[in-house]
Amino acid sequence: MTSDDGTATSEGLAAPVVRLERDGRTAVVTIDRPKALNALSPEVLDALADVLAELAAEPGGLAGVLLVGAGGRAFVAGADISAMAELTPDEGAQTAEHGHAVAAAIEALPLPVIACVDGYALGGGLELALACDFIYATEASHFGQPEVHLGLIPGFGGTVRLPRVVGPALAKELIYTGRQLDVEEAARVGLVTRRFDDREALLAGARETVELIGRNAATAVGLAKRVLVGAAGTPTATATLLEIEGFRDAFRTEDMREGVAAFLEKRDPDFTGR
Ligand SMILES: CCCCCCCCCCCCC/C=C/C(=O)SCCNC(=O)CCNC(=O)[C@H](O)C(C)(C)COP(=O)(O)OP(=O)(O)OC[C@H]1O[C@@H](n2cnc3c(N)ncnc32)[C@H](O)[C@@H]1OP(=O)(O)O
Repeated sequence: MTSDDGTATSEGLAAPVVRLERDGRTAVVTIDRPKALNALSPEVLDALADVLAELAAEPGGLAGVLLVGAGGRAFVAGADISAMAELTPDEGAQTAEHGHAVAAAIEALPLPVIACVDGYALGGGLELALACDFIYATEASHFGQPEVHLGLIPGFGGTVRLPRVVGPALAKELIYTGRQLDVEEAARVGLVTRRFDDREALLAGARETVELIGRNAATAVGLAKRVLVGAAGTPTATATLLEIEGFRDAFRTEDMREGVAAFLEKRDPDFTGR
C-alpha cells in the first residue's frame, strides 16, 4: 500500500503526508509530499486540520510552531493541480472552504506559527504561509499566486491576506500577472520577515525566535495573537465569501479546464476567454 505520491513505510502503510514533532518549546509541522513539491491534497488538508486541533487541545509547554515543507525544493507548490481536473465548481468551492478552515485554524491557534519557506510557496502554499503569523525564508525561495495561469483565482484566502501584507496594488499585480517574487523582493515588500542563507540556518533561526517568545508570558502572547488576528480579520467574513463565490465561478470556465490540462500535459494553455 502506498500513498498518493508513491511513498510507503516498511509495513506497506502509506507514509504520513503531515508530520508533527514536539521538540522542547517548539512544535514542527512538516508537509511531506516532496514528489509533488508538497502540493496540497485533500489528505494534506485533513491531516493539517488534525494536527492543528491536537496542538490547540494540548499546547502544553509549547511556545511556537514551525510550518515546514519537506524535500528542500518547495514549502508548498500550491493545491494539487492533478486533483482539480475532475472537480465540479461546487466541489472546487468546497475544497476552497476546506482550505479556508485550515487557515482559520492556524490563525486561531493560541501559539505563534512561523512559516519556514525553503523553495516555492505558490498558490495555496503562499496562502498557507500568509495564514501563519510571519514568514521566514531561505535565499532559494520564490512566492506567488499563479492561479491565473490555470484560469483560476486564489481560493485559500490570498485575495484577503495578501493585500494586507503587501498592499492592494502589489497584491493585484501579483494576482493578475501570476508572477513570482524572489526572496529579495519578498523581504523588501514585507512578505518575508527574515531571510536565511540555507535551510539549516532557517530552522535554527525560527527555533531561536520561538525560544525568545517562550521567555514571555504565554498568556500575553496568546492574547496578543488573538487581538492582532481579530483586528486584521474584521472584514474577513465578507471577503472570504466573495472569494469562494469567485472561485466557484472560475471553476465554471472552460479556461480553468484548459489551464489545468495544459499544466498536466506540460504545454502552454490556449485560453479562449470562455
Ligand atoms: C487542497 C485540495 C486539492 C484538491 C483539488 C484542488 C481543488 C482546487 C480548490 C482548492 C484550491 C484553492 C486555491 C489554491 C489554488 C492553487 O494553489 S492552484 C496551483 C498553484 N500552483 C501552481 O500553479 C504551481 C504549479 N507548479 C509549477 O509551476 C512548477 O512545478 C514549479 C513549482 C515552478 C516548479 O517547476 P519545476 O522545478 O520545473 O518542477 P516540476 O517538474 O514542474 O514539478 C515537479 C513535480 O511536482 C509536480 N507539481 C508541482 N506543482 C504541483 C501542484 N501544484 N500540483 C500537483 N503537482 C505539482 C509536477 O507536476 C512534477 O510532477 P512530475 O511531473 O510527476 O515529476
